[in-house]
Amino acid sequence: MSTALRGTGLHKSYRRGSEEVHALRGVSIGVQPGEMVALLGRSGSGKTTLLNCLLGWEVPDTGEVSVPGAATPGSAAWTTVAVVPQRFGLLDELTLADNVAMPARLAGLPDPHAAALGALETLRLGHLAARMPDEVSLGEQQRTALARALVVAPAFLVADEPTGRLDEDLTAHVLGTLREHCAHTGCGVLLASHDPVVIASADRVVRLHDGVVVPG
Ligand SMILES: Nc1ncnc2c1ncn2[C@@H]1O[C@H](COP(=O)(O)OP(=O)(O)OP(=O)(O)O)[C@@H](O)[C@H]1O
Repeated sequence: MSTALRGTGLHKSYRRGSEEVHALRGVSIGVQPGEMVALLGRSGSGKTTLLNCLLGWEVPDTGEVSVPGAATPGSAAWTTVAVVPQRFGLLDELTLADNVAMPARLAGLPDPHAAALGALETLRLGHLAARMPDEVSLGEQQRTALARALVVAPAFLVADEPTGRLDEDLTAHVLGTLREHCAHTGCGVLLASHDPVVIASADRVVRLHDGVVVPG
C-alpha cells in the first residue's frame, strides 16, 4: 500500500445558478512522508477545493483519493491527517490552550495540557495560552490552529494559506517550524498558498491554474 497522501485524476465542478464552475479539471498530486509541498495558485485556481477533496470534506466528481491507513477519504484520524483550515476552525468557547489540547486529549496523549502548552510555545504563543480566540489577533488564531494540528505529530498536515495572516517575520518562523517538524517527525506537509515566500521553504511546488496542474 502507498505511503503517500494522494489524489489522482480529480475533477470537481460546482453549479452556480445556470453556470457550471470547473474547480478541478483532472488534478493529480501526491505528498510523500517527510516532504513539504507548496500548492501555489491564484485566488480561485482550485487550491481549497483540492485540499477539501484530499481531506474527504468534498467528494470529487471523478478521480481517487487515497490516505495511508484510512479506509475512505474523510475517515482518517487527526493523527493521520491534521488540518489547518482557511478559517482556522477554533472553538470560540475554549481557551487557546484548550483548543490545542483537544486533539491531544482525543489521541490519548498522557498530558494533553502540557503538550498544548509546548505546541503553543513553539509557535511563540505561550503567553496567550489562557486567552479566548476572540481575544487574540487573526494571525495568532492562525498560529493556534497550526499548533493544534502539530500537537499530535500527525503523519500528514494539510494547511490552507497558513501564513495568510502573518507578517514577514512570523511567516519565516512558521515555515521554519514546519520544515523542522517535517525533518524530525517525517510528517508530509501540503501547504496551499499564493505567497511566493512559501516556495523557498518547500521541497517541491505544484502550481494550479484554473483547476489544472501547470508546469514551472
Ligand atoms: N461551494 C462552491 N460553489 C460554487 N463555486 C465554488 C464553490 N467553492 C468554490 N467554488 C469556485 O471554484 C473555484 C475554485 O475555488 P477554490 O476555493 O478552490 O480556489 P482557491 O484557489 O482556494 O481560492 P482562494 O485562494 O481565494 O482561497 C472558484 O472559481 C470558486 O469560486
